[in-house]
Amino acid sequence: MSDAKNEYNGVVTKEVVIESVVETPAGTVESVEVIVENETPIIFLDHVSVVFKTRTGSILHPNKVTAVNDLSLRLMPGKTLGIVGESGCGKSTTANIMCGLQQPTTGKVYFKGEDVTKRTAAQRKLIGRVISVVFQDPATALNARMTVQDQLMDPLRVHGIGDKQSREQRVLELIEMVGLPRSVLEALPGQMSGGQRQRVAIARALALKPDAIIADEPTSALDVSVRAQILNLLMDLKHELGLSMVFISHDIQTVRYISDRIIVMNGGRIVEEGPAARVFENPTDDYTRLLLSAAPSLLHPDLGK
Ligand SMILES: Nc1ncnc2c1ncn2[C@@H]1O[C@H](COP(=O)(O)OP(=O)(O)OP(=O)(O)O)[C@@H](O)[C@H]1O
Repeated sequence: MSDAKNEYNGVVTKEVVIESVVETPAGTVESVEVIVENETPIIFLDHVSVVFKTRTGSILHPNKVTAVNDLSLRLMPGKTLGIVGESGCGKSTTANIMCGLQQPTTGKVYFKGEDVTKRTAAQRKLIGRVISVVFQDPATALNARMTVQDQLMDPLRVHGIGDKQSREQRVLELIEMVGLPRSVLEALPGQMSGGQRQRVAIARALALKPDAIIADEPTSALDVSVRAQILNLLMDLKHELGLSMVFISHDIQTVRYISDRIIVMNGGRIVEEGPAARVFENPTDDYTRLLLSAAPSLLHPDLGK
């Protein structure tokens, strides 16, 4: 294994090859990861911390909570980075930094090599072009009074993309991409199933052709059988469109299924990071082992067979 240097703005300036062979009761698992020379991360968080003021806090730190503590991560082009940890470990705060919704208290945030830490108007524009978010509950992410057609036209219109005819064409493409029939275009969110609504939310997230999607617990609000379909859709879209993805969940089995690389968070810190197969089969941190042993998978049992 060779190491990447933590260069300015996160650009990896030499090739990093990480190979490991992991012995498990079921046999061996080989895991190889190559980061190409001079590859610029889509997102690079460089020693980021977020401290919130609160009325409580702890004995040592009254009136403040460190939600994210000295966290560094890279989302590389075309890869899925899974972030897993229990409630309160700092996943959503990390997601909010990556969406530009939260400014770090300390540390730097880079999008495609550009410093966007201060979230100026121009920086927010770049963030908006690079990433889109898919939230847990599509019912709240979508406007209950707008038809699917209007929900999908909206971001294109707001960003002044194309004329009416080309926008309508793009909406048809989007609907097809997420596996919905054209008949849903006139429907309101309330007239669709949870899975169909999440497909519309994903289509909306793809409308502006982002480089990356941040999916924050995108299957938690769905029925077990529908979860597998939405996960498979996200994986297909990632491959077809060459998307990068940050997939956030408290369910390590789901994260393992979809991710190339996994970050395990506890108490605002990264406690373990590595290729998904290695973290899953041969965790080095006690907390990861606990996560693996504690919770039954929320995945449908047929998934991945
Ligand atoms: N706006 C805020 N003000 C004060 N404390 C906050 C705020 N947002 C988050 N926190 C605290 O920061 C810590 C991390 O929260 P965060 O929501 O990022 O964790 P999480 O892993 O996403 O949890 P969940 O899965 O329950 O959303 C928690 O202790 C939380 O109470």
